[in-house]
Amino acid sequence: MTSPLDRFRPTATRPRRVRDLALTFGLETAATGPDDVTVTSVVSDNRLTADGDLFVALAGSRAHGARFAADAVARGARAVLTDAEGARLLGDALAGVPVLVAPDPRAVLGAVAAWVYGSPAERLMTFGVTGTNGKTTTTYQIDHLLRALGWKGGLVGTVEMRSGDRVLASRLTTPEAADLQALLATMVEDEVRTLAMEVSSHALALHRVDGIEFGVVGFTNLSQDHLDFHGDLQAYFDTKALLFTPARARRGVVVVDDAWGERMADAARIPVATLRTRPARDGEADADWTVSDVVPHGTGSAFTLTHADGRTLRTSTSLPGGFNVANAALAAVMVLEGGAHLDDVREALDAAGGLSATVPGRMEVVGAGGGGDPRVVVDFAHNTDALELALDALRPTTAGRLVVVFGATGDRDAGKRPAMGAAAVSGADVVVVTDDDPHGEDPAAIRAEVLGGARAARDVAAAAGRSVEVLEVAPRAEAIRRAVLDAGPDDTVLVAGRGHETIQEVAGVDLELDDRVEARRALATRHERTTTA
Ligand SMILES: CC(=O)N[C@H]1[C@@H](OP(=O)(O)OP(=O)(O)OC[C@H]2O[C@@H](n3ccc(=O)[nH]c3=O)[C@H](O)[C@@H]2O)O[C@H](CO)[C@@H](O)[C@@H]1O[C@H](C)C(=O)N[C@@H](C)C(=O)N[C@H](CCC(=O)O)C(=O)O
Ligand SMILES: Nc1ncnc2c1ncn2[C@@H]1O[C@H](COP(=O)(O)OP(=O)(O)OP(=O)(O)O)[C@@H](O)[C@H]1O
Repeated sequence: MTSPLDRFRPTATRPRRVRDLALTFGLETAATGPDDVTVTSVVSDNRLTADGDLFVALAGSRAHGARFAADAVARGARAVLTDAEGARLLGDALAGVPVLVAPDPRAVLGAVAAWVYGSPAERLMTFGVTGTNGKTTTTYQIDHLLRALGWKGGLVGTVEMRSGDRVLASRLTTPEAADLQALLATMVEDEVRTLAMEVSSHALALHRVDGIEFGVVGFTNLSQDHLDFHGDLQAYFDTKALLFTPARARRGVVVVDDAWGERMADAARIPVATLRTRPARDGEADADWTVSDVVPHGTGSAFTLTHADGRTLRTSTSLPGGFNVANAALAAVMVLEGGAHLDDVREALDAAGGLSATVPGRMEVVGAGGGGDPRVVVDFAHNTDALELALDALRPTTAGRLVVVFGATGDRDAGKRPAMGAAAVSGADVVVVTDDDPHGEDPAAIRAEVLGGARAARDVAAAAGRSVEVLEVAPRAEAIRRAVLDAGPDDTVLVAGRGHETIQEVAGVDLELDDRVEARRALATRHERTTTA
């Protein structure tokens, strides 16, 4: 996630007295300024600071925000909120600028920012989606449906932040609280009425969504990811479960296709509707909403959504794969549970061609195949489960070989690397192991770990009579090129892991790399070769 540092800012906010802020939140004062100092906005990064800001200096793993406070003040910050360590670092360096102190400023930042901006979330119909996979896709489908219903929508997630038609690329899936509240205030100014947003587990652990009580929250699924941050799966689950508490949401929808979903429905401390998108197994309790009659429809699937009370909705999604039926169904149920009328939803979806949002880098068809070309699909699958599912989704419509190009990310969750290699072998016929975002790690060492898992699985497959080719090609652009050039006309090439991302971080250096651009370039080279042959 390496987009430029930027954020939305509302143009007009009411000045808030720093003295009232201290009183409202019980903050101590380490340095006083003039009595009438006011702030109009909140920021937690000096590089984003502008006139009238409250600069919140947070302790981080790489630096203490207090180190940047003098620069923030030079850029117009009127007051600083920090912790005791920050106040110590500041000393009396910021003459005349009030410095407020909280034991854990992150824990009050969301509420403080919401207070400064006049609680903008309360003026929006809010939908929050969490889970390991499917957050982005589901969020886009919710936004698509809300727009089809005639609402002016806002969207926040991994790919972009949107206030009506204004768009900024995202750096994080869920922005820091100060930036998020500023974005919500901008949405209110822009007369946006609804918000569909992704809520990552990091966001819940790091208080980024404090200050928002969602109207409806949704849970997609849970599988191994981000264990470098959370430690183990149970802790990861417990963090996600925080979203299903009265402080954060009024009601929820939980997909109960996996055991973690069942647990989430049990753990939720708000009213939840359950949704099962696959046939029930023996002994499973009935879900409130179920999906049935799934059939191929265009590039995706048509399906029927039925409530236990008998209400039904037949609709479709244009995105391939069973998991996209789950994402689309979750989106529709969240909007219905949010109070939309079934007939209105049916009419809106019929007019909009179903849940047919285009989601950048999610099962995005870069080349449809035909005319001697392979089909080329770019997807964001960057963990074991997602990789398996993406390959499964493409297998039924692949007449020839299924080729996958992927790598594992550096600096995080090394445990998943061999498993991803094995998953690729179980789902594809040709596995091209390359680099993802190595960050600070040695790319060759990451590839070796992925290849270890892939080669072991290949040998097991070979013993069972199934032949899978495993290749190592780097850098990534070359791997995409080779895969596309070597593929047959009936093959599908899945380029997995980076989706919409356009910057690859190698040894701390940002390189431009967009899988979709590389794939199109390789297809063009194929055409040139055919023409000149
Ligand atoms: C673990 C984590 O999420 N860390 C985030 C956290 O870092 P940190 O607390 O260590 O902060 P730091 O970089 O030491 O900086 C301390 C403070 O100084 C400020 N600062 C720092 C540098 C500077 O020049 N000026 C400045 O003011 C920072 O804004 C921060 O307030 O605060 C930083 C500032 O906002 C984030 O950039 C950083 O995200 C890191 C880079 C990150 O990669 N986070 C990922 C893992 C993440 O949050 N991912 C989730 C989920 C994605 C998914 O589901 O796949 C997401 O929501 O994006
Ligand atoms: N419901 C689902 N179940 C399992 N896998 C899914 C599901 N939806 C999408 N995927 C896979 O996961 C990848 C990421 O999808 P998406 O971006 O929608 O999820 P996400 O939760 O936003 O992920 P991230 O937070 O990492 O951005 C997709 O490219 C697809 O391969």
